[in-house]
Amino acid sequence: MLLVNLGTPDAPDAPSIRRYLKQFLSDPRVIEAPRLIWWAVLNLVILRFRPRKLIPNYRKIWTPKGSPIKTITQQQACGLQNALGQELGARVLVDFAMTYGAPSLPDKLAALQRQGIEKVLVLPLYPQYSATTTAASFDALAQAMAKMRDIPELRFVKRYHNHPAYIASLVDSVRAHWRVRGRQGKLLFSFHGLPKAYVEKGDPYRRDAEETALAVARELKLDESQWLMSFQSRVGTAEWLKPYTDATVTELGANGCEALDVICPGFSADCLETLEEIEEENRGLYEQAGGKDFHYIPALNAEPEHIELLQELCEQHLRGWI
Ligand SMILES: C=CC1=C(C)c2cc3[nH]c(cc4nc(cc5[nH]c(cc1n2)c(C)c5CCC(=O)O)C(CCC(=O)O)=C4C)c(C)c3C=C
Ligand SMILES: [Fe+2]
Repeated sequence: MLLVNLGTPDAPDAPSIRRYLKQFLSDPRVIEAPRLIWWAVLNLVILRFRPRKLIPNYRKIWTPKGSPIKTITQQQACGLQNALGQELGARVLVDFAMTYGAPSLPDKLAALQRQGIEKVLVLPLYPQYSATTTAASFDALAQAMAKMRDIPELRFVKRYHNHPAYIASLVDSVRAHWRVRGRQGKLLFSFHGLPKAYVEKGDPYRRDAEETALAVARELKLDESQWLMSFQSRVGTAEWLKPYTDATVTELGANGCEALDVICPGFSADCLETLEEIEEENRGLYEQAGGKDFHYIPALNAEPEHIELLQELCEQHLRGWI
């Protein structure tokens, strides 16, 4: 079983960030602009300036073991391997790979093959399906297999945005957070954004995100005044899904909402976009606008509840196969 997440630079320095961004932002699933124009913008503008701009952000979140998204994904793989127990664990090897950067899908598929593994269940750790993430990981997988003579048998999980165990673990993480840190006035669900045009052309991501937020709000018995959703991490000048998270927290802070809980259900592991953008940037915007208590509820990460969810997904998708 291969857990797949987005990827991250190898180090918080300009060459590593540049290498990572080049691979990520060259993917036509992520950027749909005409290739030639985009090549020029990417190489002549973005890769010249953005890596340096991102160094301090990555330095802030970097740990002695490396980038959080990578270490957490590794812990999820270890946790799942242990949770599978003796019977299933003896027959299923759990590992992880990244769509961009290391450890790469081609390297991991080759390693699995050397171990004689013939069947691979791929679980992209994106609860909500998007062509920019889920399908991009499928493409990376297909490209890796295009170079293999003897390919494995495959199963691929498309989404789990409304899986009862996923909703339950989000609900429990909110309740656990409330028990320890107290309950704030409102709960904001912030999802990674997408260019609006992608959704208009048929990417079902927004609907997936809405279904997740609604299911969690219902389970928590929140009325409409107690929760809202928004989209973060906009890049470039095109219109992205609205409302934007930065504008939303600013407005809430300015309009007398003094205390806010924020959860990012689309991120299965904490990363730059949660630890830096939400915890630091958006907290700052909220406080500047007049808000006081801003509480970020961590991602499910390698929490036992999350491992249980991964185990359920694994068992469900292995049925009839081994
Ligand atoms: C420019 C287009 C982008 C689209 C479309 C996009 C969709 C998307 N991304 C995630 C998850 C993550 N994105 C992360 C970082 C990140 N994302 C983009 C751009 C797009 N993402 C960029 C340029 C970056 C790098 C940082 C930056 O330049 O601001 C990360 C964090 C990686 C890390 O190192 O910690 C994650 C995770 C989703 C789920 C998604 C669509 C649904
Ligand atoms: Fe992103």
